[in-house]
Amino acid sequence: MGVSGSGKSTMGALLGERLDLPFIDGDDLHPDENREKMRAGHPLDDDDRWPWLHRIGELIDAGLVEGHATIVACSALRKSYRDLIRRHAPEAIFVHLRGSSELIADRMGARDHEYMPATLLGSQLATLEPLEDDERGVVVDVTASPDELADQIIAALPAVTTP
Ligand SMILES: Nc1ncnc2c1ncn2[C@@H]1O[C@H](COP(=O)(O)OP(=O)(O)OP(=O)(O)O)[C@@H](O)[C@H]1O
Ligand SMILES: O=C(O)[C@H](O)[C@@H](O)[C@H](O)[C@H](O)CO
Repeated sequence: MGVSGSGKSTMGALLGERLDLPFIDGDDLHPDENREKMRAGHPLDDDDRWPWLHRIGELIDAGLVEGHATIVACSALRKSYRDLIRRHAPEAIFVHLRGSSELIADRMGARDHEYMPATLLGSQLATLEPLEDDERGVVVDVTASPDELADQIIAALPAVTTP
């Protein structure tokens, strides 16, 4: 989880490799209307996001039925969005990729994205609700390199998964 540009796609792919688990990028699951809205510079609202979050939950469910966890890149900005995902997967662990707005804006400015403009970072940050104490999760600071972050996240997982 985390705002646009925080490194979800980068870290999701890397964690998938490191943990030998399938990786699903939520970016790829947005319907065309959502992509066009963001491309035009408008933030999504809750009604745009619910069907997308349901789809993500269904894919996590499908993996659990097959007997495996799935790594998912999904902004999951509000607690209510994470609640919806937890309705599908109560043991979901959220890894919040946290960084300053300056650092993330720099990274967004330096990359090409199919539809997400850097101008939407402000609304992403305004929408973000950090993990609360009762949410199973890990918070990392994205100033570290992807490999260092993967080490930190994997090291933190046993503490999060142990009841
Ligand atoms: N830990 C890191 N250190 C340095 N650069 C990083 C790190 N993580 C990601 N990046 C770079 O920052 C940019 C944004 O990363 P990425 O696209 O993975 O973010 P994202 O959260 O998936 O964004 P979006 O939600 O908009 O798709 C990319 O150019 C990526 O290579
Ligand atoms: O919930 C949202 O506002 C969206 O998921 C965005 O976060 C983008 O999809 C993503 O960050 C860009 O790829």
